[in-house]
Amino acid sequence: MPAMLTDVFRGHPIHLPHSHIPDFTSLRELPDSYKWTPKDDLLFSAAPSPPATGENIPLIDLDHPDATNQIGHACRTWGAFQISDHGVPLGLLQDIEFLTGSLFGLPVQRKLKSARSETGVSGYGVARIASFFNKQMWSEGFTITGSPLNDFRKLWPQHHLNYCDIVEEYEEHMKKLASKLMWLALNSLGVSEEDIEWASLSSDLNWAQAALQLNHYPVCPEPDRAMGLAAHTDSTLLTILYQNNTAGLQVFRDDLGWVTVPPFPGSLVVNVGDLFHILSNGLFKSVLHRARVNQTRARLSVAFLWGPQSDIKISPVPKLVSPVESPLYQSVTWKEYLRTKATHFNKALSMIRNHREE
Ligand SMILES: C=C1C[C@]23C[C@H]1CC[C@H]2[C@@]12CCC[C@@](C)(C(=O)O1)[C@H]2[C@@H]3C(=O)O
Ligand SMILES: O=C(O)CCC(=O)C(=O)O
Ligand SMILES: [Fe+2]
Repeated sequence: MPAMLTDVFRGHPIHLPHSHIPDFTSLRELPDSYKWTPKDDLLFSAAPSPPATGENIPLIDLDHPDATNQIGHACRTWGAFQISDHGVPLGLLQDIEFLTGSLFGLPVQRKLKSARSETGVSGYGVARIASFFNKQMWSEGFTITGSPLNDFRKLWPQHHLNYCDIVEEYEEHMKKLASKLMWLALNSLGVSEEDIEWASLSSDLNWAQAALQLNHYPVCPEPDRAMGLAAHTDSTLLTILYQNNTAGLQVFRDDLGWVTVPPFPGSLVVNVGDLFHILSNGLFKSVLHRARVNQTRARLSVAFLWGPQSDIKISPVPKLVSPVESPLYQSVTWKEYLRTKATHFNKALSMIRNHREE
């Protein structure tokens, strides 16, 4: 049995304020502990992109003959893009959205029955990155790794099996899509399956694993001062994100500031994660992103966080490393990287970077 994500944080408890999860619906005013300022997050008030530029992450039709180049370009410039014609049935997207809405609509006491433990990965709680900030985020989350059966039974004593089926089917589609996207992006760099040993060993995708993160951003009385999910990069190879019809996701570009990713019905957002940045020897950008909230509509999102089995060493593809220089990053497993991230958060990437002599 390969090591799974379930035990990544076992020796690494994170103290998260689960018990302080408020009943958001009853709050008419934003409590001080939820009011963010630039002191709490350097980029909190970074300039938003001037709407006039119209610059946004590309929307790519996966059936388009030029999709490979478009994906490669998006990974290099933005580290993110949206996809349409991805082959995931619309009904399944509606089902996972319904499940997510139904989960977060349960009474707080019921949700807390499946609360994530300090050393665990799965279950209900605030986002793991909460421990790095002094202020609270205006959101609640539910993380799934492996089978959700035990947690779902506590949440929905009657209907848990139906909900488990939806999750299983969703993950099945997502893992095929994620691997397809990874190869399209790598092909754009001239890298093919023979170039990556661990990926070519098995064609059945057994080298990969994933976590599913359900997010809920309730209606917020003072959205301009609140933060839904603070700025972070994902520790994944790729993340595929479904958002309901409410805007809130923003991606950061040094030259543009925060750019809001508009929701297009039926489309999916793809983010380059830190491991893909490492694998591509820095050519693909792992995108800094966050979620803002609003005063009128609750927002839901479902993130499929995809990476390799925990014991696979990820290192820059030799083909992408210049013969006269060393690779940009040391090799790491997903597990090691998640632990580095759990201690050093946004500094994790720079900690495993090889420093070249100038
Ligand atoms: C497999 C993963 C990836 C995790 C940790 C673990 C389970 C939950 C994921 C998230 C989901 C929400 C954002 C994030 C930043 C967080 O706080 O928890 C993610 C994190 C990461 O990408 O680092
Ligand atoms: O809700 C969103 O749009 C972002 C979610 C996210 O970044 C995550 O779950 O990692
Ligand atoms: Fe994320």
